[in-house]
Amino acid sequence: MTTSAGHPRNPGMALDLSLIEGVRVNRSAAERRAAGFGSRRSVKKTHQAAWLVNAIRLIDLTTLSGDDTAGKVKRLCAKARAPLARRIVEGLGIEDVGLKVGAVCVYPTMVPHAVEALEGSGIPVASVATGFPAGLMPLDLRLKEIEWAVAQGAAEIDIVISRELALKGDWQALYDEVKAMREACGEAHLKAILATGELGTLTNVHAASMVAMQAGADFIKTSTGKEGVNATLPVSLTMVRALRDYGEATGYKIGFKPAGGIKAAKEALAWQVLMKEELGRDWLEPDLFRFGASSMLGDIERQLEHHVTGRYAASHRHAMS
Ligand SMILES: O=C[C@H](O)COP(=O)(O)O
Repeated sequence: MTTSAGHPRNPGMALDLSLIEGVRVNRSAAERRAAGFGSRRSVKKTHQAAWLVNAIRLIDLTTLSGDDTAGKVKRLCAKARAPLARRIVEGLGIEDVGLKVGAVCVYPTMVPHAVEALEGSGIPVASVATGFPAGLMPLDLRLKEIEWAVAQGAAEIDIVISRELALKGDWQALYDEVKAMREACGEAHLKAILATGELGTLTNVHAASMVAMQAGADFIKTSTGKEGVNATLPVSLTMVRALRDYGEATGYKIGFKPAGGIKAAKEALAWQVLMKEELGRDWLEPDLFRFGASSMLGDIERQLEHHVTGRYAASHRHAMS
């Protein structure tokens, strides 16, 4: 079994605590290194538009609100198929590219609406599941929720880990849960949300990342978007290093998804620089990298319009901004 770009899918492995114990992550060192990604001029001005267009391909365009409706999801899906206004596409000269987002991410009951609205587009539907966002629900119900979302047509499942197990350092129990979730996913890809803002230390973030990958996660994802602190660059650096350690130990390439609170086009650039520098160009493709974001596309569209016309349009001209 392979990913869309032909990388073999992570089968997981037996829990190996030697890849976890003894690893200590120093927060101030991670913060110092992460500070460079947002500030350095790694992306030349002339290349910025190309990087922003690439960021669009990497977005899991998301709506996860209590007031989601079929109509709102359908509008989001229309945006997923045609993420930029026609005048901007023409201005950039990318009419032939068939630009679309990486996926549309919704709550389980919204999956059928998204599947219908995206038919024929090749855009996968991702569903959150397992009692998102807190995950405080009996395991059998969490597994059933995965199965239900897959049966509705979700091709990707964003699960949440039990924070309690990570906080207690009960890695065996966490491994067993995520492995059962991966089995419930079947062919659908599993993204494991660590909710890093609730894990206390970066050492815990590294350990939880490693356990999720050993249990067979296809992606590791920072946050639900509902924690007090969501995606940050130091946390991402820690997860990306775990991902590299796992790759070195097993040969498998795992995807990474920062999510929650990522709103600005310049953040899209910072994260892409981090991925390229830490892991290489393969992680600038949608099968190994996604941004979980509900509102970043609006700012990217604004910046690209400025690139094309030299002017900023009023934000109300950009749907979903
Ligand atoms: O998984 C995606 C997040 O829920 C999106 O968070 P956001 O609304 O802060 O962009």
